[in-house]
Amino acid sequence: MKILVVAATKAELTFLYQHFSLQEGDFIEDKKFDILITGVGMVATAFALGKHLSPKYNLVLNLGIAGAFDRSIELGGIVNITEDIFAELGAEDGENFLTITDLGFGESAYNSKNSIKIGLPKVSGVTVNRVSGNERNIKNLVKRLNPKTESMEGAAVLYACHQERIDCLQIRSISNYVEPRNRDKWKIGLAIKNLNDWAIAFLTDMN
Ligand SMILES: O=C(O)c1cccc(C(=O)CC[C@H]2O[C@@H](n3cnc4c(=O)[nH]cnc43)[C@H](O)[C@@H]2O)c1
Repeated sequence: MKILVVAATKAELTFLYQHFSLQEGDFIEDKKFDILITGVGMVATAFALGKHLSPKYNLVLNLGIAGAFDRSIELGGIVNITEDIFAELGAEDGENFLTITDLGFGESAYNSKNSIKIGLPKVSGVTVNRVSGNERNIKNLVKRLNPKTESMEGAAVLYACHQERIDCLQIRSISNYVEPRNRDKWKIGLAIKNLNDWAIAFLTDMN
């Protein structure tokens, strides 16, 4: 099985690079898996996947950190995001929001498709261009979509895999709660360590 590991930043895969003694670079081809570092956000992710995603891959593994709306998920906890929604794709209509589906232009929600048994909590997430940090916007997002997590790339990866009919998995570790911005409370180091421990075990088992 050939896996494409996709992450926004190299920092999120620090220990994976070390463990597998990988060369530096944003696209690394190894024997059993390749790594693609896309840059942060949906546009950079779509562009990078447009260049590198191909039918030679049996699975795309999207790894990264994420914010959590749900306080029952602990910081550093790892989740399997099986549904991801382009939260801002659509039109404002006064106080209402019309999704791209409401507008008749397609889908805003995508699911990860695979047949791999993953012993992690399955959650639904949203993907945004700007990290939510405003109380009113957060309440609206929760009321409208009831997401458990938020990232800046997830839905773009699921979309690309859906378009190319390639299996995918989105695994993220929670670095922060979605709340008015307080960077001091983010546990990025813990989230990256736990994410990498999980990914190293997964990639070792798969090979
Ligand atoms: O400051 C650092 O040391 C550092 C190291 C690695 C990565 C980062 C990032 O900020 C990565 C940005 C990445 O994080 C995702 N993310 C995390 N929390 C949220 C959130 O609450 N809402 C949306 N996205 C979030 C996102 O996918 C970015 O790609 C910093």
